[in-house]
Order: sequence, then C-alpha cells, then structure tokens
Amino acid sequence: MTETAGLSRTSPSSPDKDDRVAILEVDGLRKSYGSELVLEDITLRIFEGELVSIVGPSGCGKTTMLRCLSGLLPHEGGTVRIAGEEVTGPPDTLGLVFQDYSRSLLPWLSVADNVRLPLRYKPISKKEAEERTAEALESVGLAAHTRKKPWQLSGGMQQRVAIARALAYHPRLLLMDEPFASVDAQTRVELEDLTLRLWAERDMTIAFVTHDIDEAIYLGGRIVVLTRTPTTIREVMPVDLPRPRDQIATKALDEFGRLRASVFTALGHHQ
Ligand SMILES: Nc1ncnc2c1ncn2[C@@H]1O[C@H](COP(=O)(O)OP(=O)(O)OP(=O)(O)O)[C@@H](O)[C@H]1O
Repeated sequence: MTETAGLSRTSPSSPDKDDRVAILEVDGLRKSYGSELVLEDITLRIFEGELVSIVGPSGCGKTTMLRCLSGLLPHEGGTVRIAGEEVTGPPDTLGLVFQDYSRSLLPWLSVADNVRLPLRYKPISKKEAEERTAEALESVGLAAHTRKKPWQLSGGMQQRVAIARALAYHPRLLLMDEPFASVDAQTRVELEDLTLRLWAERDMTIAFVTHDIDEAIYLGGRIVVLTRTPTTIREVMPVDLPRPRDQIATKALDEFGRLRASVFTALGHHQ
C-alpha cells in the first residue's frame, strides 16, 4: 500500500514568468577538491513552494553541491543565498535528509530523542520541542515507535525518522540527497508518496537530489539536469504532469514517457 500522494498543492512549473520569491539563489557556485574541479558554475533559483528534482550522472558532484548549498562545505567561488541570507554555515531555515540514515541517526538515542536533538539549537521551549517532535513523528507514521532505538527499525522506518527530524525543525527549505537510494523498491515508493504528501501539507520548498530518472519526474515540478564534471547545469525542464501524482496513473501518461526520454538524453545516455 502506498500513501496518498500530495493532494492540494499545485506545483509551479514555469520559473520564468512570475513574481515568486526565490528561497534559494545560487550564482556561479564553484567547488574543487585540490586540483579536481567538481562544480564549475552552478547558477540556479528555486522558488518558494517548489519541489525541484536535481539529477546528474554518477559522481558529477550532486552531494558536493548540496553540501555547499547547506553551508556544510566551503566553496571557492560564487554565492549561495537561502531566504535572502548568504550561506556561511547551516542556516536554521534549512532541513537536510541524507541517503545514509544509519549514520545520520544516533543509535544510543531513542527515535524521539533523535528527532528532538537538533531542536536544542532553536529558541523554543521544551514543551514546544516535545510537541514538534510528536507531531513530526505522527506525520511520518511513527507515533507508535517513539521509544525504540533506530536500530530496532527497518531501513525505511529509519529514513522516516530522519525526515521527521528535519520536519520538526520547521524548515522553509528541505534539501534531500538521494534519500531513498538505500531502501527496497516498495519502501521507496511509499517514501516518495510520503514526501509528496508532506510537501503538499506543509509550507515547505524541497530540492530533491536523485540519480533515478523516474523518481525525479514523479516528484518534481521542475527537473534540473547536471552535466558530468566539471559540472554545470545542462538543462532545466518543467514537469507538466498533474497533481496529485499517482504511482501507476502518472507513470502511465504519455508525457511521463516523453520526459523520461528527454532526461535520459540530457544525461548523455543517447545522442
Ligand atoms: N571529500 C572529498 N575529497 C576529495 N574528493 C571528493 C570528496 N568528496 C567527493 N569527492 C569527489 O568529487 C566528485 C563528486 O563527488 P560527489 O559525491 O559530490 O558526487 P555525486 O554526484 O553525489 O556522486 P554519486 O552519484 O555517486 O552519488 C567525485 O569525483 C568524488 O570522488
């Protein structure tokens, strides 16, 4: 059984003709590791309320890019702004979900304590931290597992804990780095629909990095396609598929197949 995908939010698919507010502004981002230039020039806007997928060839620097965007990694050129503020360290308007949930959760803490931990850095009362923790765990379907340790949960459930932890922070921008790459196919489908539901229900913008073309199309209102290293943006494609999305009906649409071919070609698999 999959969860019901996001119901209410319409996805803006055309970035050019609007008065929307850019929550993420990246200009000329450049990053090297020693002499290896990984990101040559990333210039990108993500607008409030969007769910944008980012795809790129293996090793093109997707994780490097997200780490630079989140202020976890310094970059040597260009600027990154989140909610108008230049990023120099992780901003408190930002939530992060990584692929490797087993390393991002602390095994000696309960599920609830893992979710509550980063809230210590927010200027909120203990009571509010408790309420946010309970609400976030409820919204990812883990209300019955709050006292367990992460290692007592399945991989998919652990990734739900990581999502709840980011949600409890009430981020305006959520960066997700191949978050479902390590779970089985059925769990992945459920977590994709959970992501759509949470995005639709909450006042949140999501940048979702994946190497899975179908996942990028299924989730996104736009798809940013990256080149190989040294990496730039090859193309930004609008996804004109109706919402709510449905794992079977949406993927059966002709437009879905057309987009799949376009992204595949843009990734350089086909000339
Ligand atoms: N800490 C590091 N030090 C040196 N080189 C690094 C470091 N992290 C990444 N790299 C190199 O930078 C390049 C991009 O890596 P990155 O992990 O950002 O790519 P990716 O697109 O996320 O990869 P994948 O598709 O495997 O998820 C690779 O060549 C990698 O070897």
